[in-house]
Amino acid sequence: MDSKIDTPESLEELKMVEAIKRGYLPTFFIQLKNMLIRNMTLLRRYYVSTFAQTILSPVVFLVLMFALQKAANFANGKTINNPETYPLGPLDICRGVTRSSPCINLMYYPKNQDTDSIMQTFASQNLERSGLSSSSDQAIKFEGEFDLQIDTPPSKTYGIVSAPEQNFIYNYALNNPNTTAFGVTFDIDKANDIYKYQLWFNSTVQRNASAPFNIRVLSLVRGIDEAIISYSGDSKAEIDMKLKDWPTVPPSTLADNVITSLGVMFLFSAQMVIFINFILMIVTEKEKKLRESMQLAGLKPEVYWLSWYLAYSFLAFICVLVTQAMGYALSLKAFNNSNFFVMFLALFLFNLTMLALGCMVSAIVSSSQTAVLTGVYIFIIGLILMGSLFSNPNFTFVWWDEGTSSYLKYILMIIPPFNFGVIFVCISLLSAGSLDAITGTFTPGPGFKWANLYKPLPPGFIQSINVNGDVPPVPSPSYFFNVLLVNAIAFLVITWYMDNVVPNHYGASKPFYFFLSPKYWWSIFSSSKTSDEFSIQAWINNLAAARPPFSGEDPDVTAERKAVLDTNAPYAVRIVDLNKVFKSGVFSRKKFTAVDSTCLGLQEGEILALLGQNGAGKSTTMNILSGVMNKTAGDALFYGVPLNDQRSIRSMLGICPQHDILFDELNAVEHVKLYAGLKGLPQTEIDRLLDEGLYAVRLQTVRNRPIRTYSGGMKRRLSVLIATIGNPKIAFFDEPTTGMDPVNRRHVWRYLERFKRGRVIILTSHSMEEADVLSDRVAVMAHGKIRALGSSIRLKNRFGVGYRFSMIAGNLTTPEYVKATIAQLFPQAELEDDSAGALIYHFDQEHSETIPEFISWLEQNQDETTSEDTPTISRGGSDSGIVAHAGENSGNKGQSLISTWGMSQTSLEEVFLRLVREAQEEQKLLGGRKEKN
Ligand SMILES: Nc1ncnc2c1ncn2[C@@H]1O[C@H](COP(=O)(O)OP(=O)(O)OP(=O)(O)O)[C@@H](O)[C@H]1O
Repeated sequence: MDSKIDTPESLEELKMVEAIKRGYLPTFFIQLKNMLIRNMTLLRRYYVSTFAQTILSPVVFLVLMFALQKAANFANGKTINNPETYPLGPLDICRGVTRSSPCINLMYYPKNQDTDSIMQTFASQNLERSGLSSSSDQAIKFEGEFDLQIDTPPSKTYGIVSAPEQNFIYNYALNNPNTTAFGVTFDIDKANDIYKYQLWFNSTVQRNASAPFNIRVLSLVRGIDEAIISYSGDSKAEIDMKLKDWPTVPPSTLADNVITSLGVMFLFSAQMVIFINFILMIVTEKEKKLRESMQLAGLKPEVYWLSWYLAYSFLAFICVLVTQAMGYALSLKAFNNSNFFVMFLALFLFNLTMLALGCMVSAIVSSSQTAVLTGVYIFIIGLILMGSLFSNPNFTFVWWDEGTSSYLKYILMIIPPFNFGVIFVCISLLSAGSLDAITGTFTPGPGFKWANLYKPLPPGFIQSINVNGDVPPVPSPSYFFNVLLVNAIAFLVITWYMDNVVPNHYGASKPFYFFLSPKYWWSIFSSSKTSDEFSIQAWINNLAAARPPFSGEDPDVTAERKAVLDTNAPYAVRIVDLNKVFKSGVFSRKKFTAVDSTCLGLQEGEILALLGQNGAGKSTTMNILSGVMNKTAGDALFYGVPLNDQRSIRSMLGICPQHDILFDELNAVEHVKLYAGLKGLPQTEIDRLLDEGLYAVRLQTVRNRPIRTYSGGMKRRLSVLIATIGNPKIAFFDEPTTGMDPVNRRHVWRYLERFKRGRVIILTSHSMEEADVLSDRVAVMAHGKIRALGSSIRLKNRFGVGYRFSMIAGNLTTPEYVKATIAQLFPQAELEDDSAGALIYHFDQEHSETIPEFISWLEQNQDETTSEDTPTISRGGSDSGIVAHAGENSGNKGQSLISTWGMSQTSLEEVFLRLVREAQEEQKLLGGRKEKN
């Protein structure tokens, strides 16, 4: 090390160093504990929203689902007191999937002489009953042979055709849904005059029908019975008939048909409320710069993410338990027939994956409005997927068939709602059971249990829907559990990456290849602030900084520029040639220099006040030094630690930003505890802060009130206190007393005066009085450059307009006489004003040697009778530097020309106005602001 004061060893007496010296893991866990306390406190404070997410949303969605189920059951089972009367008419021509698509009216089996004859008879009797001519396209004709394969949909409308084998009718109807109206299978014992048949019908499609399907079935039964009787010629022929619906897949046999088809949407919606709120919460903290503020206090980003993730996982945990409780309470099969823990795992895993997706979205998006929109988009996409793919469980497996491109499968598997949809279909199918379409027997599902988790779904559930009769390669439910897990891990990794490369509020970010740099990993896990090999000389040499002074630069500023490059200067903070150039817009090539080659050296125990007009570059300088904004050029060294070693620097910084960054729902005590916790302070120090700190900034009486109830000045005082937590060696206060009343402002000044010992403080202010009272040195900035630097007295001496004397003529004389006398004795005195009864004289800075003589003259000529208790007169406003005042009897009386008098030096405000005026004139001469193409 080149210089003693630049070394971090000078920090060692501070407790902060102990905190900094803790290893990665202890710091990690201390911060995590404090963040979890904060998050849970916030969730408790936002109790309405927390209740809505965890309890209300599963209750509402499940009750809604249950109500729909009940409504469907009611609609299906309602009493109709005056049913319509329908005649038993002929068999209407069938309709396919659409009004004009082809279909098959009736398929029969077996094909033999008996059945052919019966069907022919039926056709002719039906034609008669319908009153149509045989040439009509509405007539149902007997056609005999059926020429299509099992998987070929009808290309024209068929009348009455025979099926080639027993299962053909069933499989054809299944492979070509809603194309076959009826089927008949005969079992005829002609010798004994016994005619048995089974009639297949489609109970679900009643499109364009002239009567309800049961009336049509009855008409058809009547028609077939009549045909049999005609054919047998024996009215005593024994006819036995069975009715059978077309094959349907298992879910349609369940009572919970609404739940099976739409349940996934309700369960999904119940969990999504948490997801949207999660994104909103994190992005709002980003937008309000609350996260930045905690990170400035040393919070590790990974702790930040983990703390929110854990807090919301807890909410998700409750939400899933409430969902399950509701499922059991409403006796839903999906829950009753599942293992509690498997079901819990499925729902909880989905929630964890959605929260990981939420992290990813929050890392990319930076406004809360966009966050809500993105959340809603994801919700809608999820719902559409659920509606289109899962409203009929069969579609899921059709989708998974060999025909589906594997790219599509992989794309869909990136979307967690899709994976959840597949799992839910497994749940509903496994818990629902299956119906054998041929035998009509219902087999209860094995349930959604551990044992079934790793097996592909039993063939009975899916076999029949494959066109080729193969079992589609549907993976086991556990496969989709794993996919959800992989989703979650991938989202979290992307979160970490995006969090580093997406620019923060101030446009600072890491390069896209940051993770390849060993420095990045070193900075995370290393607890030492700087390596022993670090040399200030090398650091200075590396900076292409040693820029020559600007032409016309103030000599004090130039001297500072040289001093910071001197390694022997005892500086705790060195700022060398700091620059910030903003681009005017994304597509503009115009540039704007906000901070122009700032050089400053600050010693321990020093307060530097940075003064400047609005837009002079003060906050930008502070933001760069705080590490929230990237510099364009130059660097700064804080106790031997360069600016880019942010993790180390933050542990020695205290920052009071220009705008209060506080949690509306937390109170002052919680803020102090949070920030002290993040800095790793011991409990005794936290207690001391709560007592003495809150008292010092006069917040002890409102310490338990939420911040939203604070006035602007109260918030400001809390921000000042927070900046001093953890004994930071360097503190930045950006307009610390804005909005404070004069009494509280003085309390804060006193607090800062005490605080400055052994530290470096930079403050910006628009109050000249504040700068005058608090600072050891003042730097006046204009248009990004430091125009003047030095103690307030020095600035007044160098840039001030001199001294002012105010006096009132004595009772025995006239102002004219006094004026004439002064003009004669002190020609350097310039009469400024005599309009208000008082005479105001002004001495230029260069005539300051005349001042003592003038003061003696005033004292000698003061009126004895009026001088006692006469108030002094001073000019220059509240922040004027009064260097002497009179009004007392000097005892050496002359002509009693003056009744009373006062004197004031130039105020800092006047110095400031002069420097700003000069800077503006210079800018005008240069032809405008430093904008270059
Ligand atoms: N992110 C940004 N992009 C572009 N220009 C910026 C950005 N931030 C600040 N500036 C510009 O840089 C200049 C300096 O701004 P800065 O906030 O540092 O001024 P200031 O001296 O702190 O002013 P005030 O007293 O009003 O706080 C201003 O002209 C401002 O418009």
